[in-house]
Amino acid sequence: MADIIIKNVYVLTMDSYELTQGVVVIENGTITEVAESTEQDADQIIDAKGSVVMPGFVNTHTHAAMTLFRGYADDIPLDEWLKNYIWPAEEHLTDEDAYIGTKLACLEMIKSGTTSFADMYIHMNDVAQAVKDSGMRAALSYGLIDLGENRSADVELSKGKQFVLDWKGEAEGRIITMYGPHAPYTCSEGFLSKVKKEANHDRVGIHIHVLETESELNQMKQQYGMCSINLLDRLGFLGPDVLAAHCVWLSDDDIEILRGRGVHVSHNPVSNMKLASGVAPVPRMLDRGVNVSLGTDGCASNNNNLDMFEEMKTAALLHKVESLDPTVLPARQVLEMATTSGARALGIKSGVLREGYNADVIIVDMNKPHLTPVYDIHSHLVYSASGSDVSTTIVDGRILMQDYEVVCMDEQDVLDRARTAASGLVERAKF
Ligand SMILES: C[C@H]1O[C@@H](n2cnc3c(O)ncnc32)[C@H](O)[C@@H]1O
Ligand SMILES: [Zn+2]
Repeated sequence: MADIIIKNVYVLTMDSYELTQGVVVIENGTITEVAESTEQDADQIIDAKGSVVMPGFVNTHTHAAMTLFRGYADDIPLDEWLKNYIWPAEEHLTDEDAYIGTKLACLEMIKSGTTSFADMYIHMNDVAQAVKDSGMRAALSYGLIDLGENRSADVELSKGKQFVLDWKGEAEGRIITMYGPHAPYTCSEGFLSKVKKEANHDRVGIHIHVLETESELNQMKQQYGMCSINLLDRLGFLGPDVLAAHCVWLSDDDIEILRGRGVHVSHNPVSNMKLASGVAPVPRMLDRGVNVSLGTDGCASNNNNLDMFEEMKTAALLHKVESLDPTVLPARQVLEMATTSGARALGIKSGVLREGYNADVIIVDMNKPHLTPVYDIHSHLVYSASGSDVSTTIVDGRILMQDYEVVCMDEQDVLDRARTAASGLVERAKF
């Protein structure tokens, strides 16, 4: 007896371009059958007539608890945004704030079809607890900084390590841990080398911001006589264990280094546009064979949300207008970035509907005016759909939302607690 059968549904496996009518069978957190029909029975049958079942989205770069800063400091360049607004406000964040901010993020992600995410933040025990409680899958890292913050490198590193070891494989394996050195401009070269050594030792990955702005590029050139990619490569830092967020200010040589080292890149187009950081050379990276996935960044540097549909649409449109070429980043390729490439970046067996893979699955309700008629499902998912079209979200074989009803947490309670946390934050931080 299976746990769940999703039937009467159009299946987009992401293994092929085809959309076929069929069933998806789930047992013990795993997809056990994807077929036209099944002989099996299940504890729960989901009749998803007229809908599409597909892999859930993998958001490969965010700072989930920043939901509490949604709309707090908009329309400001990154340096000023971080130094004058975000970092001072984060000083006032409590453990409870981080918990409820992350819970709010999980709620938002579950409702808009994201099943896994990569997070780098502070108060990580509370972030991890919120992930555990929500039922989502996540790759979590404590954001390490050793410069300009009066925090000692050793204390920082031991906090990062403690988190890596305490939470590795927790929540029935839904939590992956990583080291999270914030960026080459906030971490010294000696510190970056130590982090790499610990990550190798603990057999975990590394999540880092790289070349997000021109100001980082200039600072690196001034300080080291080379860009961040060259510096990281000289340190032996780059490899397939590295998830590099942004990578906007890359030269062709940098792209070749990323490809050669097997680094995974998280493209965050909305954040890059909102903070006016620039346009990452995504088509060139993809052409050279770099694995490029998609992330929202924290929702305060996004369109103030965590909706991966918006991220897909923005990526597709941005690179067309940038290159003046409408054939660049076609819908199917963008969907792959948001699903299979993201799963590859996090090293998880998700991102496709395939036997033996994690049952991280969403159902998109196509019975909507803006999704009618359908000629090409990829086109609709990228250009027409939005997070509010997701009716059902399943992670690790557990239903977190069914028929638009969130069943893994008390939605109203999360909203109320988030509002209370934000009021307390405003009181303490005086913003
Ligand atoms: C983990 C720290 O990273 C900070 N942060 C959030 N968004 C960005 C960004 O786009 N670039 C660099 N740093 C960022 C966050 O506030 C935490 O302090
Ligand atoms: Zn970020």
